[in-house]
Parts: sequence; structure tokens; C-alpha cells
Amino acid sequence: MVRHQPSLCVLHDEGRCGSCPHLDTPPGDQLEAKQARVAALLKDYVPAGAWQPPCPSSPTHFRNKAKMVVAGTSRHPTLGILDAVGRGTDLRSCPLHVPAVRDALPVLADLVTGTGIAPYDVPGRRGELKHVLVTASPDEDLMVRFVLRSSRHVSDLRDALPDLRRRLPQLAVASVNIQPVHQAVIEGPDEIVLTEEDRLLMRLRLPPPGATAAQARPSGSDAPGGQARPHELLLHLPPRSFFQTNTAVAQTLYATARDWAEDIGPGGAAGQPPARVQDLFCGVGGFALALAGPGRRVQGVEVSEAAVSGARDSARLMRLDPGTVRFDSGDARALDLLEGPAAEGEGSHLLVVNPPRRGLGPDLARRIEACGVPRVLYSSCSPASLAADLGQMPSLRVRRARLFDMFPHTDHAEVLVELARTQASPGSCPSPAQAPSIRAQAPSSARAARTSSRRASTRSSW
Ligand SMILES: C[S@@+](CC[C@H](N)C(=O)[O-])C[C@H]1O[C@@H](n2cnc3c(N)ncnc32)[C@H](O)[C@@H]1O
Repeated sequence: MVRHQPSLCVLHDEGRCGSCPHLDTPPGDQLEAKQARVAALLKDYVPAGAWQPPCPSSPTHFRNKAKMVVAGTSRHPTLGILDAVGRGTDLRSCPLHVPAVRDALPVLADLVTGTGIAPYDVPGRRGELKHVLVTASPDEDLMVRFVLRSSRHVSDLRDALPDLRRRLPQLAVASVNIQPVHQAVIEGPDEIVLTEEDRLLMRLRLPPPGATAAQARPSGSDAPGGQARPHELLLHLPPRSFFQTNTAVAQTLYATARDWAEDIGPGGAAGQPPARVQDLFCGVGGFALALAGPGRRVQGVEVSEAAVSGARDSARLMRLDPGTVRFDSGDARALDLLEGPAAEGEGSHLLVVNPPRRGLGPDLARRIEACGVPRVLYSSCSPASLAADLGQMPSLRVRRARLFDMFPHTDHAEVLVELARTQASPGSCPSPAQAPSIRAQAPSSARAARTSSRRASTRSSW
């Protein structure tokens, strides 16, 4: 193989880690190839002229999160991945982690040795410590989570906390997750927080409005348009909540969504801003909070109650009006999006969706097609799912699209598209008086039992 750049990772060179299949390709070539692949996959839905310049990532030190399998012995632990026969490969030197994560990993390996907690041996089904999960905020504060097979060693970790804090002064949140089951799922439902803080503050600095359109680099303090103050998003991240892994690219993603929502182009001209935003699969509220604005009604819907509670705290911290910004826990797939024509003077309605990898699925996509919403921002981490979903929404056409290189050195891509309705939807929508903005589905559905407890919190005439 012809190498185009100095080696970034010895584990890759030695074939011991296959996480970065394109590491040997120069970043610019990788991005060009990814853009071409994604454009080809979406060619039936995204006109060539709709693509905006892709948002690149730094090639190294961009991952804010390490999900390390703990293996080996407590005296000589490995933090990383397992090989084909279940032995640990240590990834402490992985060049993708942000410095705060990279620097914490050796300290956490020492803690394993100091406490003597036996790493879980997958082939032998013995031992206790399964994973160490580390997240770093942009301010370099840390959340560290230990995934244990049982609660047997919780007190040992609690006792080790003062020393850990001494060695990692940036430690904000430490917790234990109990995963008793022998399966590939990383975490279980029970979380025991060991620190007073139970959420990590992710302070995102978005480039000012209009700056994303011309931006060729992910956002940061060097964002163009220096006269405007960067727009800060204060996101509270509890354990067991999703967060985009590449903070710098996520900042540009949220800022681009904000600018497209406002219809801000490179010249800064504003079009019709939405009076109302609904963010489905909202997580801790990145899109919803980036799109909040004076007088605009914003609603986030998310299945994880922990994430919803983080989003609500964020809205408070950002001093957003609880009368106009709200977060509800519920199953977005089990909701009817029965949105009638905008009420007199209400202005337009914007739907934001950012589903997990499997996408919206035909059922939710068809309901979005039928509900009459005039504009949708769809952020997808799976262009193949996005293509399938777009096929179910023929009345909604792609106006703008952009690739965000959230996962460099891999084939994975984040894509944001703006969809605008080009014709009346085939289904008729009840008027707002007949239907709440998000209404529970008819109870005859098979999901009724599964979702009934969640409905109370999402049923709303708000
Ligand atoms: C790709 S993440 C996006 C999170 C958020 N938009 C962000 O930018 O961080 C998908 C989110 O969907 C949530 N989720 C998964 N299934 C869901 C469902 N059926 N209803 C509502 N939320 C769901 C997950 O918990 C996760 O937070």
C-alpha cells in the first residue's frame, strides 16, 4: 500500500484495530470520496445543486467519548477493544480521542489496578469490570462511568473517588452502571452516581448566524464573522444519554440547522422564520435549543427520560421561557403528528428529526408526509436510512443538503437535509382545534399498551 501521510496510529498499522479503515487516505481525499458516495446514494432525492460544501473534521483528537472494554487482569488491564478470541487490545494511545479523554485513560487504568477490581473476562464469563466510558466536555470537564457486572464493587469505587479526583481534577461526574447480562449491549438500566454532580455541562460555542454557510472548517473560536458573539448552547448531559461524538462538527451541525431554520444564507438574508419548532428524537436538546428564539414555540420529544431532564435543565440554564420551550418524554414513533394548517398569525411550522441509525421507518415517514408540515430538517447518521425515508415522503423535496464528517476515517456520515413541501399532502389534517400538536395514536394500535404510560407526558394541547 502507498502511504500518503505519516502514520497516525501504530495499532492501525499493525492491523490490531480496524476502527479507521481509511486512516491511510489523506483527509481531503477521504471527504471528497465520502461526499461522492453519499451524493450517489441520495441522487434520486438530492439534486446536485442542493449540496453545500461538506463540513470537515479534524483528523485527530475529535472524539469526545471513549467507550473502552476493560480486559486483561487488574494488575495489567487493557482499555480498548476485544480481539476475535476475546482478548483485550489496549487503545489508550488512540489518536482520535480529545486530549482530556486521552490523558484520563492511564489514570483510570491505574484505578483498576489500585482497586483490584477484576476485568470481566468475556470468554470465561468471570470478573466484574466490563467497560469504562469517558466523556469530555469542551471545557475539558469529565464524566467517567464504570460498567460493572454487579454492585459488589460500588463501595470500592466510591472509596477510590478522592484519589481519582486528586489525579483528575476535571472530574465532574462519576457513576457506576450495572450491566448484569452477558451480551453485547454496553450498559444496563441501573446507574449509581458517585459524585454530587450528576450531569456534565457541554458548553457548545456555535458560530454566529450566517457564518456556517461559508464555513469550510468545523466551528470553534476561529469562526468567521467575528463581530457577533458566538451563540452558546449549554447542554446538560446526564449519564445514559446520547451525545454527538464529535463536538466541533456537532457545533457546526446545530448552527447550520439554526441558519437553515431561519433561512439565513451566505448574504445573511433572512427568509420566513418558523413560529413553531418540533424536534423529534431530541436527546438532550441540541437542535431544539439551537433553534429556540424569542416568541417561538419549541418542543422536543425524546424517549430517554434522563435526556429530557437534562434538556429541561439546559433550557432553564439558558433562561429560555418555559412557556415557549418545553421537552416531553415519549416515543416519537408512536405519535401522530397531526398538525393542521398554521393558525391565523402563527406563522410556519418546522419539524426537526434526528433519529437513530435505523431512521424514521416507513410508518413515521408516511405520517410526516401526510401531516402537512411545510418544512422538515432531517439530520441522519445513516444516509441509506435517509434515502429509504425520503422515498416515503414524495411531497417533501430536498432544498439544501450538507455532509458533516462526524466520523472521519470511516464510511459513516452525518447528513443534514432541508425538506420543503412542494404540493399539498395526500392526507387531510384535522384543524388544531380538533387535534393537539402531538397526539397519541388510536388505542387500537398494537403499540398502545407499550406506550400508554408515556402518552400522558406527550399528550398536549400546547
Ligand atoms: C441520533 S440521537 C439524536 C439526539 C439529538 N438530536 C442530538 O443531536 O444529540 C437519537 C435520539 O433518539 C432517541 N430515541 C430513540 N428512539 C426513540 C423513540 N422511539 N422516540 C423518541 N426518541 C427516541 C435516543 O434516545 C437518542 O437520544
